[in-house]
Amino acid sequence: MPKKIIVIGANHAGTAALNTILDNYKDVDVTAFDANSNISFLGCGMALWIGGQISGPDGLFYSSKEILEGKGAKIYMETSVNSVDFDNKVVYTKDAAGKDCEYPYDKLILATGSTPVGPQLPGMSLDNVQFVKLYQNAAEVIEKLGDTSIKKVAVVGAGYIGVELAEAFQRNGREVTLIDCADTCLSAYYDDIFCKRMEKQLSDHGIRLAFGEKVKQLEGNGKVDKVVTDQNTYDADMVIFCVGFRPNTKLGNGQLKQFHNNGAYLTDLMQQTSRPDVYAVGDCATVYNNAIEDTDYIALATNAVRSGIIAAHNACGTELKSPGVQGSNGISIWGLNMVSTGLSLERTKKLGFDAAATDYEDWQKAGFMEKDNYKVVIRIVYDKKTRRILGAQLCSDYDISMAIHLFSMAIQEKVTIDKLKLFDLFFLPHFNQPYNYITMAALNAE
Ligand SMILES: Cc1cc2nc3c(=O)[nH]c(=O)nc-3n(C[C@H](O)[C@H](O)[C@H](O)COP(=O)(O)OP(=O)(O)OC[C@H]3O[C@@H](n4cnc5c(N)ncnc54)[C@H](O)[C@@H]3O)c2cc1C
Ligand SMILES: NC(=O)c1ccc[n+]([C@@H]2O[C@H](COP(=O)([O-])OP(=O)(O)OC[C@H]3O[C@@H](n4cnc5c(N)ncnc54)[C@H](O)[C@@H]3O)[C@@H](O)[C@H]2O)c1
Repeated sequence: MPKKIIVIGANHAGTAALNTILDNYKDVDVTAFDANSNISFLGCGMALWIGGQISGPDGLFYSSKEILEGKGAKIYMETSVNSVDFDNKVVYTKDAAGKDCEYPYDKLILATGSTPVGPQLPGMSLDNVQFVKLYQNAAEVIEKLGDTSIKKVAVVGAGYIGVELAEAFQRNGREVTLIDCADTCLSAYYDDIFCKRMEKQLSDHGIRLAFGEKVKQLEGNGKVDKVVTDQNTYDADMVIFCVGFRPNTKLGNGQLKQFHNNGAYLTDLMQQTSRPDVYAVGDCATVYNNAIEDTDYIALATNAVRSGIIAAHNACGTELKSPGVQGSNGISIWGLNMVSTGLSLERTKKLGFDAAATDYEDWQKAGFMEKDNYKVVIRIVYDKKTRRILGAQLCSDYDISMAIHLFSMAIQEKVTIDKLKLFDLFFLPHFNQPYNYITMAALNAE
């Protein structure tokens, strides 16, 4: 059992590691440092808060320095780790008062997360150009929205954060333009038939869509007032950038092996980095993606929590391997629910798979169920040769979210599309149909 474990970063991944150590292992001296002043802010609540769907941010935190210290950890907030001596196993910190300290460790867990990507464009330093990641970012945007002269908001990036925020600002009474260099929204997660449904949902609710346009510069006099793209100019009193995350790897650059795509710490199934006593978890680390059967980078709170648990057990001497991930995800915009896992057909093409898709559309419940019955669209993506299921997407006004877990497990366990054809799915008219759309999509696969 290691004597001293240090965790750097105490948000979702770090907190999961800390809780796992504190709940399962006695007599471990565990210390965490976080540069921020709060722990465990659920960024997913930011859009709900801006859009007035929840009354405030209080419920968006599930841990704190006090809770973790109550369980026996030492937590240093507003304390940055500036460097790590990996050979001599020492971390060097600076606290809010500027005091430098050093702490030795036996095992180190890096949970330093990610930072929003900030394109280098003219005008980025104008007022009301915002990034959204921390609680403080959300609080600042909400405070600024108290200024009623902010009427028009441009959201750049129509991925998960951008689409959720477009809804939120529109609910907040603002005119919203949603800009993406891709030809549609959510293109990293869904195929075009699904993206088009989300596009319609957004434009039906008054969002102006500017897809296939590259932002060239921002204009304004002190405050931003225009977004200039390669095709148009849009008035905007606030501009939000959400064009993806970049892993925070300053501490290990050149010291630990890194992913060729974006520099995330390369980890094995035990979340161990290229140094034996150093683990990396959450948004700063790679995951093993079962759909591509290879290393990948997928920044999600769910991966942060699972990888934190895995690293903590391994650091404490209990071997635990990750089963890998599928990147399962979901979104709900004005009641249009979409979920996906694994690969879209479009992504299989880019990756060189010889894949096919089987689609089906039907009512959720038996036809005679006259109330609360909704259409569902499903697509299952599979490898034509091996028949292995590679991905799935579902879309409905009904809450179909639980169905995606079946496909996540199918990808993890390398289930073929043929095995799904006669898979036992129950029927009750209150819930579904005897000819279930999952069965029907599988049966229709070529
Ligand atoms: C608006 C928004 C909505 C989201 N919605 C969802 C969702 O619905 N579902 C989902 O699965 N994911 C969602 N995510 C993604 C999810 O929030 C991230 O994947 C998650 O935060 C990753 O957790 P983490 O602990 O690895 O990293 P982070 O949250 O980035 O935390 C890293 C921590 O490390 C600290 N740190 C960094 N460097 C140092 C240092 N040198 N010294 C000390 N401390 C340091 C930072 O202060 C920070 O607290 C959303 C993200 C955003 C921004
Ligand atoms: N519901 C959820 O699960 C959820 C919600 C929010 C965030 N997240 C996760 O948080 C992470 C960050 O989210 P995100 O929305 O920032 O990233 P994202 O990868 O989901 O979307 C980024 C979008 O920005 C676009 N883009 C990239 N560069 C651009 C540029 N220069 N100009 C215009 N558009 C550009 C891309 O085409 C893409 O559509 C992701 O990993 C995401 O999965 C998940």
